[in-house]
Amino acid sequence: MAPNTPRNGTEASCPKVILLDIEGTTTSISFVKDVLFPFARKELETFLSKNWDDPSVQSTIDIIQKQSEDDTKQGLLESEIPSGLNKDVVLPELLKNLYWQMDNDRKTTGLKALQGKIWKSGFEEGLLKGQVYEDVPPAFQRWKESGKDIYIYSSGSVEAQILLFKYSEVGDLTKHLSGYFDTTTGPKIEASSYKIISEKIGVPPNTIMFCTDVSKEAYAAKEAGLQVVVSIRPGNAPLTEQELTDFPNVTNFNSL
Ligand SMILES: CSCCC(=O)C(=O)COP(=O)(O)O
Ligand SMILES: [Mg+2]
Repeated sequence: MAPNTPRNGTEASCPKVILLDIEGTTTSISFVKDVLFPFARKELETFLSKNWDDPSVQSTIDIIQKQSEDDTKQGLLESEIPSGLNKDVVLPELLKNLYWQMDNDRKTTGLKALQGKIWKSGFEEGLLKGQVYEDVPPAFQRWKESGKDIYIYSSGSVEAQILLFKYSEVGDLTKHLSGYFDTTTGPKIEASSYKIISEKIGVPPNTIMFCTDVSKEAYAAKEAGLQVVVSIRPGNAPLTEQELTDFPNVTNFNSL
């Protein structure tokens, strides 16, 4: 069975590459919001205190600090996080900023990188198991058998993406995946990011099919020339009539 065609009646040709979003597409929004995010929030302060001097944590803190400068300039924040290595000064302001970002479900590169680092021990110690919808593993298998390559493009950091699929409830799914993209490639709502992804994969944009739950991402990918299918999963934001007109949609991967 094919995806529900868009109401404007256009049909897509057979893609060579499947590019998938995670939250709202392979994995429920509630798993991300009710399991992963609270885990990172609970462990945040302890993680930062313990790993403050780790160079990779320090470079993530730099990214978060720079983001706070931009957010302050744009009037989203009253003041930026102070820069420098003085933990006693920086840590309280950093925590304040990160709690604010988490409260607002911001998809910034720095927050996402830090969440991935915190989830690492949770996944490796078996406290977290990646949830995927039950139609995902058979779809991965089917796509690979029919010669398609599967890639992920999520706001979650590449490190976090690999953890979710490696330590999934149904075992290691990374064997099916050819690569991963996160917001270090570019924002998911900009067409340029999808052009870069198509160049990095090495195939023309119109041979890639992107599946996402977020309409802004769908329009950006479409503008870049990708085929786009919108994911309708329980708990996703409803689509408008216009979005239903503009994109085919699926409620699971059985029809893709
Ligand atoms: C283990 S992946 C974490 C998912 C995440 O943090 C997130 O924000 C999901 O965003 P997406 O772009 O996949 O909708
Ligand atoms: Mg999503």
